[in-house]
Amino acid sequence: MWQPSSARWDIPKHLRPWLNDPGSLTARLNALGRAPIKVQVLRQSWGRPRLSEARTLGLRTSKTCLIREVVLYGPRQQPWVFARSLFPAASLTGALRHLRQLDSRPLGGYLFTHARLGRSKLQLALIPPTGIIPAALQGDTSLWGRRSVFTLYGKKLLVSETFLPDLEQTLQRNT
Ligand SMILES: C=C(O[C@@H]1C=C(C(=O)O)C=C[C@H]1O)C(=O)O
Repeated sequence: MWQPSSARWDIPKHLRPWLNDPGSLTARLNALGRAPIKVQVLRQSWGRPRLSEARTLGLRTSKTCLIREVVLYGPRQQPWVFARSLFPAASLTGALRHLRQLDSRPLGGYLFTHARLGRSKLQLALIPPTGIIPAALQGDTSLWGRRSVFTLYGKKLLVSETFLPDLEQTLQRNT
């Protein structure tokens, strides 16, 4: 499912700059909505990574991670992004320990304050309505997503972001 962004994709023109932008999605959404996005935490609990996630993080699937699933909302409470982040236990130590209590603060608001933040190449996917994303958010269409591994103080975390229908329609209107 996940392919390098250089793969021969037929990415819709209005999504291409967004899917491939290595900067903070939070910052870009704040600018789009001309207001700070709202973060609703759907889940922040320990669990096992999916096989693809474990491979991307270089972990065995038996290694539990803190799994954070959130929805980012636009200024009129439009659901714009479903994000799933995995924090290996070994990453939630030292300077990153406080990420255990991120709550409704946007992860990017913290990550992108660090000049030494590392980010892997973005992988893209067209995610079918198979339950990976709550059906109430996805509907019955496949949605474009992106993911990458951030590295900070030598600690890794995997962040995947799926663009929900309202965001896609908003971007299409703006193109
Ligand atoms: C990584 C970023 O943080 C955003 C906020 C997230 C959260 O609060 O869990 C998760 C993914 C991103 O959409 C970013 O802004 O680029």
